Amino acid sequence: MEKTCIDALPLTMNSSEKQETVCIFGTGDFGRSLGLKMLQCGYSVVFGSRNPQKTTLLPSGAEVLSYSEAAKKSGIIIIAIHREHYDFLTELTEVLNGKILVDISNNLKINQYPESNAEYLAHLVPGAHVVKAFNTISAWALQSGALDASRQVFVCGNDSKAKQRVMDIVRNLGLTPMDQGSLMAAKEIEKYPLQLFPMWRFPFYLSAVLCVFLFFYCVIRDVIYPYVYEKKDNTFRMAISIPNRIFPITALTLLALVYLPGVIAAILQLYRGTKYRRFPDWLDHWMLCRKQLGLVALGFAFLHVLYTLVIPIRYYVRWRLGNLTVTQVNLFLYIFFCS
Ligand SMILES: NC(=O)C1=CN([C@@H]2O[C@H](COP(=O)(O)OP(=O)(O)OC[C@H]3O[C@@H](n4cnc5c(N)ncnc54)[C@H](OP(=O)(O)O)[C@@H]3O)[C@@H](O)[C@H]2O)C=CC1
Ligand SMILES: [Cu+2]
Repeated sequence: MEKTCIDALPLTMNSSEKQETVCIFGTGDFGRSLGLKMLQCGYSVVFGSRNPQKTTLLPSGAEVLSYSEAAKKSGIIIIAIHREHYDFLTELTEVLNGKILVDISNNLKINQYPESNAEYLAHLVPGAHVVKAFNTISAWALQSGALDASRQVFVCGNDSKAKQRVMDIVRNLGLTPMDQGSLMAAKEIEKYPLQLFPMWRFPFYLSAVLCVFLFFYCVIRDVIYPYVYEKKDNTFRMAISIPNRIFPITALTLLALVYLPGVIAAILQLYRGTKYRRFPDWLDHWMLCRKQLGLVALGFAFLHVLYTLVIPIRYYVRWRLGNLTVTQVNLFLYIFFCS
């Protein structure tokens, strides 16, 4: 049976073909979005819910039953529930025995729990075949069709038949399954959605340290030194001209750090005589956050442009103000002496 749904349009199914029924536990955001997508792709969908009567906003065409009733309808159950609420599944172990449970859950933090959510689920329902999938796809993207950049669905599980069936569903939804191996890979897969932010951390800390260091260096050179040796007060420079010196230096340093790891990696590969070996972790991480480093560098370059444009305006205003005071003094003297 080969059917693919790239667009959000139902494909006409061969009437002799029996629609595969998929069960979804949980009628939240994700459950609803995935259910709608599956209906559009020709599956029949049964939802499991705590209050089958009260649920609203469900895609039309889907059936809603209690959790245990819904589980009986299908061999594949997608668990669209947060991990914290999994414990009630232990009461359903009998119904869930031998079924494929798809864990799609994510956590809020990396290493929030000692074991991955999928392994936890497998532990709660030992008789079921747990497969991890869909966790990197957002409910919003499923609905809006904004999946172009992220059609990849990472799948892992211990039972290869179960995994194949889930991968078939993924394919039929117009997404690309990526087999990641056994359920042990779930821990890694659950990290993906959380990994956007850590890539920014290093560039931010680095640029903060650079800025602070350069600021003190410039203050010592341009303010404290002239004050001590020439008794000149240069403190006004701390507002604009010193920052405007720091920004381009930081931007150029960060830009250099964008290109440096590539060079180091190339040297390392030449030295090792192969490109098929893993880089050390620090280099790996450094290579991965090049984009973020580059964007922060761009930010600093932009600030430099802004400040550079501001300086002539400031001089002009000061000149205008100076002129104004001179005219006022003249006027005052004129009035004073002529009266
Ligand atoms: N939203 C997203 O974009 C994505 C979500 N996910 C994952 O999908 C799962 C569900 O997320 P989402 O749909 O956003 O969450 P919601 O809070 O919108 O929905 C969770 C559903 O879980 C069911 N549920 C069962 N038991 C309980 C309980 N004790 N307390 C509260 N709810 C319960 C409820 O359904 P009912 O009332 O019918 O029983 C509820 O609607 C999560 O594990 C999340 O990590 C993964 C990728 C993306
Ligand atoms: Cu410049």
